[in-house]
Amino acid sequence: MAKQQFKAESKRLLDMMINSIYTHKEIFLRELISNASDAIDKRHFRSLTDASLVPENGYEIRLTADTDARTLTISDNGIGMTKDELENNLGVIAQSGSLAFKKENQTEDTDIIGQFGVGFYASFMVASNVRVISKACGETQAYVWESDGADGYTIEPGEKDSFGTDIILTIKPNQENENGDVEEGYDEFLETYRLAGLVRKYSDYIRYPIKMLMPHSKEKPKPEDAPEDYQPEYETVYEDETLNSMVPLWKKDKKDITEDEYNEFYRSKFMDYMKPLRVIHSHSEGLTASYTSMLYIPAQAPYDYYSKDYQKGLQLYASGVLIMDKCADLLPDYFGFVRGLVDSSDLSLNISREMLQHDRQLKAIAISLEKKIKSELLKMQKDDRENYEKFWEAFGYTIKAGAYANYGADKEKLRDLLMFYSAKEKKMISLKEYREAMPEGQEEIYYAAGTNVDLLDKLPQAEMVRKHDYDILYLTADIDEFVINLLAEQDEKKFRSITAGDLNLSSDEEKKEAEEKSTANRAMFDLMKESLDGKVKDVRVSSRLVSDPVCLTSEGSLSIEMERVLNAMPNGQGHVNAEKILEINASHPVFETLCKLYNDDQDKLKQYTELLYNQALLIAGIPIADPAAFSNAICDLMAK
Ligand SMILES: Nc1ncnc2c1ncn2[C@@H]1O[C@H](COP(=O)(O)OP(=O)(O)OP(=O)(O)O)[C@@H](O)[C@H]1O
Repeated sequence: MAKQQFKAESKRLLDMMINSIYTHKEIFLRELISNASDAIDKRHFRSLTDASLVPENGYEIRLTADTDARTLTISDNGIGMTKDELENNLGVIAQSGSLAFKKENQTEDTDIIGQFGVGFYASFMVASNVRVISKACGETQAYVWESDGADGYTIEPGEKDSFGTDIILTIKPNQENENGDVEEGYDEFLETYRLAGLVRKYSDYIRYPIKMLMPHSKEKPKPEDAPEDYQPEYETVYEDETLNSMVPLWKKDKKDITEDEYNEFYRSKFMDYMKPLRVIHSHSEGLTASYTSMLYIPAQAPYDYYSKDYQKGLQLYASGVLIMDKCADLLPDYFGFVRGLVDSSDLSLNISREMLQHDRQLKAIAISLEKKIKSELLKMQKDDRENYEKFWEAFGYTIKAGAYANYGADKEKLRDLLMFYSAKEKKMISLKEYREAMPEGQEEIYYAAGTNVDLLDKLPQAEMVRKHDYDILYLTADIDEFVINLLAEQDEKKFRSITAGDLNLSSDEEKKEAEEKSTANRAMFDLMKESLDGKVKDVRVSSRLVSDPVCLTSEGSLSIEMERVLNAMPNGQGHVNAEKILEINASHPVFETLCKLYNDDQDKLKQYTELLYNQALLIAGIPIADPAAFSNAICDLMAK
């Protein structure tokens, strides 16, 4: 049986095309300029074997907007189209002359963009009528293709002086609702500044000049007989301007790019007035896609960085044409602060060029970018500490959040980038640095968590650690202790909070003495515990206090600081309680007083216990439940 060809209702097909492929109608310009660039590429390719085809005044793409006639013309002096080509390329949807050209000529040398044979029809998103006047290279007769979209097209002989193509779009009128508000605006596509902006956005790196007459306001020359109170007069002058920068900076050789050029590009492209801390510019030949990337580490977080509005992502270019402004899949969340772009001519794009067809390519690129970013950050941490500290100040939280997210799935990737404040060095250090500086005999990595360094510096528990000349990491961000707990150890040494559990820093004798004293005074401690009414798990003699009278420590997996952080969360899961221990320094005179009161005045002992507990809370940086009562109790004591 003879095979039948599918028939398509071309009107419907065109309508579908126009309305469902693209999300932004402004991309019609990108598509037409890409076609013009392809056409010039083809002419250039042919001119290599036929010198007569080299245009006298060079190649160019020109935009002309006529607001009165409501037309926008995109002209090129490229290869042009014969009558047949107009018929085949513009009359058959999904026929790509460009793809055929690439296949026929098997050339790697061109950057031909077209492949699907649909881009041209994007014109109908903004135009009610499209006229294409084209004269193919080497031909004497020009032809005019014209269509209003749905009702088909006509082709007739026409007039054109030089080889190339003019695409004349009659821009649709603005669509208004009953109230006269603009619902669909089209006028903008006749405004020179808007058009120039679109060129810069999507087609900045098309390698031929895209020109347009741009209006400029100029002061008129002052007349000789100008009166004294002469006010300068202005007129609008049109000057020819090239709108695109043509050579993508990232395609230049690294050694030919100055620091200023990198920085200027960053500032203008990513709207940051501070110069970046680092530029990572590289070219990669991958199995799935070769690409060039130019990444920047900003010096400061954008104002919305820590809000839901911030969108991470890199610009994605295919052969110099912008495909996506913020391709989120190229960056993991924890490197979401990185700005920059990726350019590849190997990407398999989907038909609208708004997405890639295979995210396999994207994944491969993302993995290699992540490695690059990490290794560059580590380099910075090692060789350029000042800038790394700035980076850490701006984005350290993101890295810590990344290490904590998903139950620590990425913690090992990020471990070496982490920095915490060192009590000894009085600056931020990495975990590796702490570990390497550990003196012989130190068995654990000490840390203290709290709201600020000054407070932590004064923690009674720190004195014992300092006495041994051991460093302490001060964890001052809410997330810090959670991250440290997930990491659990660094090069086989466990993390140990100086306010939790047994620090193992006192000698066996000291420990024994503390235990004995605790046992001997068990009844007193039980009474104290009871009077605190469940607020502490135990009261005991401390083996970690040196000169201070009292402190709070914790047992179990939840520390006092974690309790504070979790309970302060707006969507916290109810109230959590750390298992607190009130530790008393038996060498402090207050201990004797307590023992005395236990025998003489147990009510007073209970009052003092409450006072000591509140003091311990204050030292730990935790607000007390009833500050007025606390203050009154102290005043009562003072008055006695
Ligand atoms: N300005 C032009 N000069 C010469 N030929 C052109 C021009 N514009 C379009 N063409 C021809 O028309 C064909 C169809 O264009 P169209 O934009 O629809 O698709 P494409 O560029 O091939 O592919 P894509 O949909 O990927 O953009 C092109 O392949 C090209 O052969």
